[in-house]
Amino acid sequence: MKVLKDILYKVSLVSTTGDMEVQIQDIVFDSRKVKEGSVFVAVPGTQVDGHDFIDKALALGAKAVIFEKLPSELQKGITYVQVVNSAKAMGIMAGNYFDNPSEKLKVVAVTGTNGKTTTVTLLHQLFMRMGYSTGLLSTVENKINEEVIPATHTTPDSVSIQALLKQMLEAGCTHCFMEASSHAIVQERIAGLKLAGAVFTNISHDHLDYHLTFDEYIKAKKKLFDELPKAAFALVNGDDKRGMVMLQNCKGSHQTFGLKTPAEFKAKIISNTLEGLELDINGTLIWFMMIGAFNAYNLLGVLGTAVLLGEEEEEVLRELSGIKGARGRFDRISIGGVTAIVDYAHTPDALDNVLKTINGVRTGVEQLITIVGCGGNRDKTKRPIMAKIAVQESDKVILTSDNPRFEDPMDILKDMQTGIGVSEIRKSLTIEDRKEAIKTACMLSNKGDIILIAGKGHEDYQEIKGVKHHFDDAEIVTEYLTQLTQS
Ligand SMILES: CC(=O)N[C@H]1[C@@H](OP(=O)(O)OP(=O)(O)OC[C@H]2O[C@@H](n3ccc(=O)[nH]c3=O)[C@H](O)[C@@H]2O)O[C@H](CO)[C@@H](O)[C@@H]1O[C@H](C)C(=O)N[C@@H](C)C(=O)N[C@H](CCC(=O)O)C(=O)O
Ligand SMILES: Nc1ncnc2c1ncn2[C@@H]1O[C@H](COP(=O)(O)OP(=O)(O)OP(=O)(O)O)[C@@H](O)[C@H]1O
Ligand SMILES: N[C@H](CCC[C@H](N)C(=O)O)C(=O)O
Ligand SMILES: [Mg+2]
Repeated sequence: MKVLKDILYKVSLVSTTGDMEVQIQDIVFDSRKVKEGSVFVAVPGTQVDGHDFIDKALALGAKAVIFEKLPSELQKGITYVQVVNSAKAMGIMAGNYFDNPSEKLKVVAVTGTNGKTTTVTLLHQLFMRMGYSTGLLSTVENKINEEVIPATHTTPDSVSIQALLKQMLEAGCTHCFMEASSHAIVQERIAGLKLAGAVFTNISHDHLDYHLTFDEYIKAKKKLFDELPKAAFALVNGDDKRGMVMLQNCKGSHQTFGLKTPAEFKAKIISNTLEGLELDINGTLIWFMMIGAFNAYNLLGVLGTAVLLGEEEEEVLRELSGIKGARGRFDRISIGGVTAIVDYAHTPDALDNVLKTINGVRTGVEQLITIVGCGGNRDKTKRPIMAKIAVQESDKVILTSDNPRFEDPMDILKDMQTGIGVSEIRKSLTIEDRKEAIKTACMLSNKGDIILIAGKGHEDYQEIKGVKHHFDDAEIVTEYLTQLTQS
């Protein structure tokens, strides 16, 4: 329990009415979760406006309300606090409520279209191996040391972030590595966090449904760097033309990594096979278990972060060499001579990278069969582009359903089909049922062939009309390939 006035420390206030000494039980932004003694924060959303639920929150026992637009009627005995930006105010309040754990931890936020989960997972594993108690906030899972706390978002809401950081601190953690999605940056989920550093992996086509233009998407990522304190480091991919844009108004120390342009952290790829990567880093040859040139970038981001946090480069490279990365990223399953690769590529750039990696190491005699779909209620413009990349880079493509959410899967598939030219149409099949699509790919495959199952990676569900049904690409392909070897 905390006094309202204390949790409002550092929040930009417009006006206040009522008792600022009122005791607060918790901070809630969903009226349905309000309890006696909560402070309700009214946040304008994409679907509805939290201001419309102030009465509901008060009926359930909220003692104070934080808002941007003054309600038409004020109730007696309630404290009303008007702020400029309620989402931002909530982040700062959550920090104060949980005694600002980020001031006592080294928190590093990683942003970029692709590679966030891979980077933070490698960092978590690396720091654990180097003997630190470490926290992780990622798409796949949140972790306090090795304890797993299921993740619902890539970046949780601000109250959950601060609560998790507090638990990390109580468990003795010294570091936390977290993903900062563009949605989270815009929605101020990371407001109130003191960051030791921020990392930019890359930016390419995604989420235009939410940000509307590519410029707005870039601006969202840049906001993380614009708001970084002077003492923090900003580490960006110098080979991505938007890397320098991130640094334009950044007060933190400017650092870059890259394979092509001069950078503080640089490497040369010596070999790139399905077994791993061999890199030349400052004249030392090191072997990594990560596959694909794009992972050389992720490894450099990790190396740079660790060194900027004060670790010895030599020890970092030694430990990093033995780490596998995140679940569902280039996971290889070999049964009966067929290799299936389960990968979370759900953007055009990621799909292109993964397919080019496979094409770069295959002999060309075998078939490459790609199974791919696109999520519903997400950026529609990436659908034809992903289908086009898939047919260009594969021998056969099966278009199938991903997470249709509230859309008709056939509508999504029709959008994808528009990206396939007449000359390539013979290479593609459309099978809406993802299980059937995987089964068909297995039946079409011969010894030596490669099946790429893209888009869902670690996900163990398929989301249809608000319900998550158990679905695991790796589990299904294993089942069918095993059946085929036994028949
Ligand atoms: C589009 C989006 O990002 N939406 C997020 C946003 O919700 P919203 O703005 O749509 O909220 P809303 O439903 O309009 O409601 C507005 C406000 O009214 C409140 N409300 C609503 C109803 C009610 O009865 N009472 C009430 O008080 C809500 O709690 C909310 O505060 O804020 C919510 C609380 O933090 C998030 O849970 C929600 O994530 C939704 C579920 C989601 O699917 N988000 C995805 C797109 C997302 O965030 N993805 C990124 C990763 C993307 C990537 O890089 O790949 C992530 O970080 O996970
Ligand atoms: N540095 C990179 N550049 C381009 N593609 C990458 C990179 N790292 C990973 N990928 C590809 O992108 C996919 C997603 O990787 P990862 O989960 O690390 O990204 P993410 O940024 O966390 O994604 P999300 O936005 O869903 O959280 C991988 O499965 C791989 O296909
Ligand atoms: N974080 C991403 C995940 C996409 C994964 C893909 N399987 C899909 O459902 O579109 C998003 O919410 O857009
Ligand atoms: Mg992620």
